[in-house]
Amino acid sequence: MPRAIISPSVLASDFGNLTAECKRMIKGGAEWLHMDVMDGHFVPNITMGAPILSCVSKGVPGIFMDCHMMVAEPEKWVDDIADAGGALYCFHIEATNDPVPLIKKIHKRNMKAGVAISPDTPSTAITDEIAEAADMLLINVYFSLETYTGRGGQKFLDRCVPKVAELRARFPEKDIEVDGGVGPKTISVCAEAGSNVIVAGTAIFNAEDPEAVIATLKSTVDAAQAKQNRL
Ligand SMILES: O=C(CO)[C@@H](O)[C@H](O)COP(=O)(O)O
Repeated sequence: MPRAIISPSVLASDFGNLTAECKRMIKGGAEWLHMDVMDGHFVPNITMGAPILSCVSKGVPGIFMDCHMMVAEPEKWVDDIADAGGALYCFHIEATNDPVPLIKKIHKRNMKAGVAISPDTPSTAITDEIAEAADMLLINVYFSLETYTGRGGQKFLDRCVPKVAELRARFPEKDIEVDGGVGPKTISVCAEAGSNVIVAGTAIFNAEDPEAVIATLKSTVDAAQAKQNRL
């Protein structure tokens, strides 16, 4: 199974000091930073786009920007995000009719490609063909287009966890990311279901000791994987 990676969601950061906030997370043990790009169309909220990501990548050399594109036209932003220094471009399957050509376009710009599903989308929407072309699969475990509106600090949805298990059973070697309401209280079920890339916003940024939270999330995934390997 692929190794544990923690990707703090900057949605919970102090946006006025985004570069410093990213550095703080890397110092605390985060390997990736989850950049929540929202366009006000796919979700009602608006956050940031390529100009801000570009400043962050210049200010934090070597940063791995895990860009979660909550946008209505994911085809439109590939070049801008690549030019801004994005390392992974994760689009929503609900926002495109042509996921495989889009994955190829992302790869052509030397970014990893991720495919995300919202809570009301079944995991089977990620067909074998799509998953095999992609590098990472993202399961939003709280956010829904209708009600949760792309905001941080929402309630974790247990009902999404079986989707993680279903995808892990089909794709043992793929990075599988969970996002939304994940923290020390909810990580165990995600890790046991097979996710290895963990996004957490409020649980890390609002913690008194973010480093300890990052370490807890990582060690929980490591322990779940070790248990799996013993079975
Ligand atoms: O994609 C999103 C928001 O839509 C997430 O990345 C959240 O920002 C995660 O925040 P927490 O629920 O962990 O606070």
